[in-house]
Amino acid sequence: IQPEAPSPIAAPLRELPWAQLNFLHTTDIHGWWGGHLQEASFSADWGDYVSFAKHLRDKADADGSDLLLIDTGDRVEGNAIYDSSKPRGKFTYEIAKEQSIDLISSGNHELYKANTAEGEFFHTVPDFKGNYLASNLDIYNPVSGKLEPLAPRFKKFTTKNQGIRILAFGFIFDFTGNANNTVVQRVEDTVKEEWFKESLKDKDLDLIIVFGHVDIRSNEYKLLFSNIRSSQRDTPIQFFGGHSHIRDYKIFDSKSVALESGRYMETLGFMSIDGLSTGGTKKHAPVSQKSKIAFSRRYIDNNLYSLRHHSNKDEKTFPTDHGENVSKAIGDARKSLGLGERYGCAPQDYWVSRRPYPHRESIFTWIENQLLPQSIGKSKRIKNGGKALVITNTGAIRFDIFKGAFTKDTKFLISPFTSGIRYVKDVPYKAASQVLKLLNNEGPIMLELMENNAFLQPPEVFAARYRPHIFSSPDRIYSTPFEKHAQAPMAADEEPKPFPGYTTQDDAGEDGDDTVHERIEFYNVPNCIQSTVGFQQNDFYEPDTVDLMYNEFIQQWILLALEYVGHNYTSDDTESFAHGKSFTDIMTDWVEEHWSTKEETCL
Ligand SMILES: O=c1ccn([C@@H]2O[C@H](COP(=O)(O)O)[C@@H](O)[C@H]2O)c(=O)[nH]1
Repeated sequence: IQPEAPSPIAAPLRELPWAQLNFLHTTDIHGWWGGHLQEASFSADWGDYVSFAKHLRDKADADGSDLLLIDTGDRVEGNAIYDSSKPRGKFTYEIAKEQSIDLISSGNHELYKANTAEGEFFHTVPDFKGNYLASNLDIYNPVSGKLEPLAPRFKKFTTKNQGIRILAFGFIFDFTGNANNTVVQRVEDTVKEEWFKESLKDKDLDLIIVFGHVDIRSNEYKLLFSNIRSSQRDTPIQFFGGHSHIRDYKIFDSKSVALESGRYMETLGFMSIDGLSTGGTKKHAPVSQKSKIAFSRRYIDNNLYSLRHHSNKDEKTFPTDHGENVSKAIGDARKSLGLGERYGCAPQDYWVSRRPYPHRESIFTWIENQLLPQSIGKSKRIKNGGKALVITNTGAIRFDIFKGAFTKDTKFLISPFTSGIRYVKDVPYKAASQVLKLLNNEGPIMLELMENNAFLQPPEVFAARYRPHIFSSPDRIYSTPFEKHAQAPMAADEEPKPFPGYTTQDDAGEDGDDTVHERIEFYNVPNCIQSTVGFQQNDFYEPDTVDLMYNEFIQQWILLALEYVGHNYTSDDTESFAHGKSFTDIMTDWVEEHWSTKEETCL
């Protein structure tokens, strides 16, 4: 645990359903190696995970069962420890490789920028040699220039204790936003490849694992399931997914299920299978002689109260030397990056999806009404009487702002990306004013986004397209008051009481979370929001033209929307605002100017 992390809080827990074959699954870590330093529920760090996994491995060795660790990508971008280091990712690879991961793959964030993909090639792939799989991902070798698989396409192996013979594939969804040094092959094309069909002819298998950076309810996994099932009629198939940042579990058929394990080191997904055949040479008799296959899942809140409980350890016996060294390395990296540097004090909480939009506690309402108008309003063009519409995608904002200190750490949690703001000058207002609607409503742009597997909302919100039940209905506003500090320490004789946190509903019911929590509200947000800048309250007439400004990440969609309303602009018609200053820096400058750093407002 990091020295500044909040202490774990006692809570009612559900046990881990330990079985013949067990898994720990992480996904979408996005650089949160240090855990959450403002939330007790998720305050354990990567070093604690190293200790936890060691205890569970020992347990498996002691009772003759097996444990496998899986990570399904998006390890990078989203936390100062990755994004504020120079070069970006300087500490990430060294920290990640301290955990012994049995199956690992790439996410889309490893591929947005050419040098991040090269980081995989030069670091993560060799660090996890033999365990990194890339079933549908190629890279132009940075040394030879030749296109080649980033890592092996598949792998067959036998588990250590039970002798379970496993065939594993590591996929990424049909991502189209990658830099041009990688090639993602669509899943529908990959399943037609000879190597894939050939691998499925193997009759000496006890289990197939499909893991990857893929929403477990996506068409890609549907297709993989039907394809594999048609040649392996009876073999159990275990899927692990990611990308949508949520906890979820899907049942495909009586012998096939899928687990998705959240985001940002909040969740350690636990999965277990009983009743598998064991065709390999096994060192131990099967733990349980169940003839029927049985799957179980648990989503572990990543904090020391949970981790100590599930590993049957206490404060003294839980940390291993290895784990403590990893925690120290994370702490040293954080210190060297100066992440405690304070830019200001947030006067209140601002939420991504715990409040509806618009709302005075919505982070998007703050950006729309204060941050963008006040920052862009200072520009010469606006001061000289110009007007602008400024559009940004909600997915660019990654996390909530908590009342109190806004530090260098906070900056990158909220907005880790490097994109700046660009604009098209003097766009007819009639056209410019239709762009937001086109980006947000069902229609041609939405269809294009879908076809390109691109999205502009936060992934958790986008996940609702397959799971509408995750949204709170508007009339639930504040029916469960959220109090961040409601987790009062217990008296010695008291039973732990539930406090707000994950309350997951999945295909197996409502008992998946290891910690019994009260529900937190979750609201929809649009693809994009828009600020109007330079308009006066008493403006009577519409302007003829405005500057159409936008986060450069969404340029292709802005230009497409303009084309749809009859105005063809190309990227040559666009200019960068403030010499390409990133949105992240624009936000930080605003915070420095408007939110006092005085100690008393930071309590
Ligand atoms: O440079 C970027 C990269 C991505 N986004 C937005 O992030 C989400 C996707 O996040 P995942 O973690 O891959 O699920 C999506 O809304 C992108 O539009 C961005 O704004 N800038």
